[in-house]
Amino acid sequence: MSISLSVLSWISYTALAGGLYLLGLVIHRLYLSPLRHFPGPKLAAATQWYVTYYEMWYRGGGMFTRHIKELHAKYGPIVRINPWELHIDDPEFYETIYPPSASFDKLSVFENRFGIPTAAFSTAAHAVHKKRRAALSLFFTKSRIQARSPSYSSSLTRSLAYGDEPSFINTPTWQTPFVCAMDALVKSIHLNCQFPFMVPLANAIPEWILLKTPSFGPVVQFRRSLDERIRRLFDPEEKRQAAEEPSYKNATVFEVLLASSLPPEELTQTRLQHEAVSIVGAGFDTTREMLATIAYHVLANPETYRKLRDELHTAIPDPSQILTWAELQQLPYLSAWIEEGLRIGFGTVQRSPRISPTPFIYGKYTIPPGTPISEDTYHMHTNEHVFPDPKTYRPERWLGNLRGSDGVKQLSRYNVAFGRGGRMCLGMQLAYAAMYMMITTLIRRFDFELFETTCEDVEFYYDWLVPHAQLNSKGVPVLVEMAS
Ligand code: HEM
Repeated sequence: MSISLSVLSWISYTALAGGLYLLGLVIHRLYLSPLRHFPGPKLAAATQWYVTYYEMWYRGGGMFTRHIKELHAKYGPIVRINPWELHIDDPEFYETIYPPSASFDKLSVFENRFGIPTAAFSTAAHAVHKKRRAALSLFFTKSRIQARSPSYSSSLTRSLAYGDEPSFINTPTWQTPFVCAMDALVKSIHLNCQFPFMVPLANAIPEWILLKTPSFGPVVQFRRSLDERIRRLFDPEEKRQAAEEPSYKNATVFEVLLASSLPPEELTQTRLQHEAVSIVGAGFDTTREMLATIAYHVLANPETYRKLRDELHTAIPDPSQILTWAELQQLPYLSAWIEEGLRIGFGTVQRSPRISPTPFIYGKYTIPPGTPISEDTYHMHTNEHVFPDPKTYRPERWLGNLRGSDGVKQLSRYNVAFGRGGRMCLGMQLAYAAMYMMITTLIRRFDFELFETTCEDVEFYYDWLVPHAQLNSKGVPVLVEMAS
């Protein structure tokens, strides 16, 4: 009797202590935190579960970015979106948060979004990111990308990264293990961010069990294939052959990294694997979704489609002789068409907070050093003052030397699909090259007509870093025939 009583009292005291701690925490966040004066819902200021609800449960999750827009409509251009973080909706402030060179960190809870914490893309600490990015950027020089022209295709990123060619087109429904792995990775990002212990927990589960699960199986398979390739790179004979290679023009990302000045602890099997997954992941879903969005909007606007076909038919009389990427960039309507596609397709929509070691001043507010602060592409590209009627696909916005809402900056400064600053997309030139070459080749060689597709099949609904349409979207089915 006395034992069960003391157990009961112990449980009561623990519950009481826990309750008091939580109460103290909430009081601190609401009334004592340096962010207490910033506008926003009290619930968001009190608990991170506010974000978790929108990212994990509300309408199936991935809804927080769209919810932030509602918060701005209610509270103004600066909002406290959780106990620690601020979000801004002001196009003129974007380059202050994402300046060309500044020692800003990224958010450390985002490091495990894709389970690849040591990739440059994931690295939170500025100093570490800087050296990892410098090594990686050798892989993305414009000359290397142009040297691979004209073989731009959806598989280019992967072949550049690993030196092999996957055969998406020969696979029914195009669902190769690689595509399944990428889909599984993007769908796990909110779980990994909201519950950062999930990745180490999953890593602790034996691989033979993970392989049997629909979510982790394709990812494990994909990583195994990478590991095999990396293991071969450490083979003394392969190393010797790589050293004899006169230039790194055709080298994969692994060889480029191994030839860089990074110290040995940065060139481990795990680091190489993380870097490779990040490059393929960063380049695959973004470009795929972007091309689908552009395709829909063009075909849904017959007048736009006709103008583009006219321009391409005049510039390329023989469809078997597609121009080079450099030549295509001179075509004004095609270029405007791609810029508008990048604007309306966003590229990525999830916020990517920066943490400054010094305070920011925004209007009457002083943002304390160390506060994560962000402004995302979704808010930038749908700003009515910069892009009137933002839901309408209108390439003409980009024709002529147009200015932004301040009347000074070029309109292109507000197109932030590739981000800005010291962590801007490293694959931007590659993505542009792929878009120019693929769109031109398809439109010049074939005629397309939408088949039972509506705007909802491409419109941003879920934020899985990259914008995704509703789950019942069929993609963009089209009827195709050879160009007349
Ligand atoms: C339309 C296509 C693409 C879009 C819209 C896009 C967009 C972005 C954005 C917004 C970032 C910055 C993320 C952040 O601040 O957290 C980024 C980073 C990055 N992207 Fe892309 N990307 C595209 C294609 C590619 C391709 C094709 C590759 C490579 C094959 C690539 C490789 C990278 C890498 C390595 C980073 C990390 C850079 C760093 O952290 O220093 N991206 N991308």
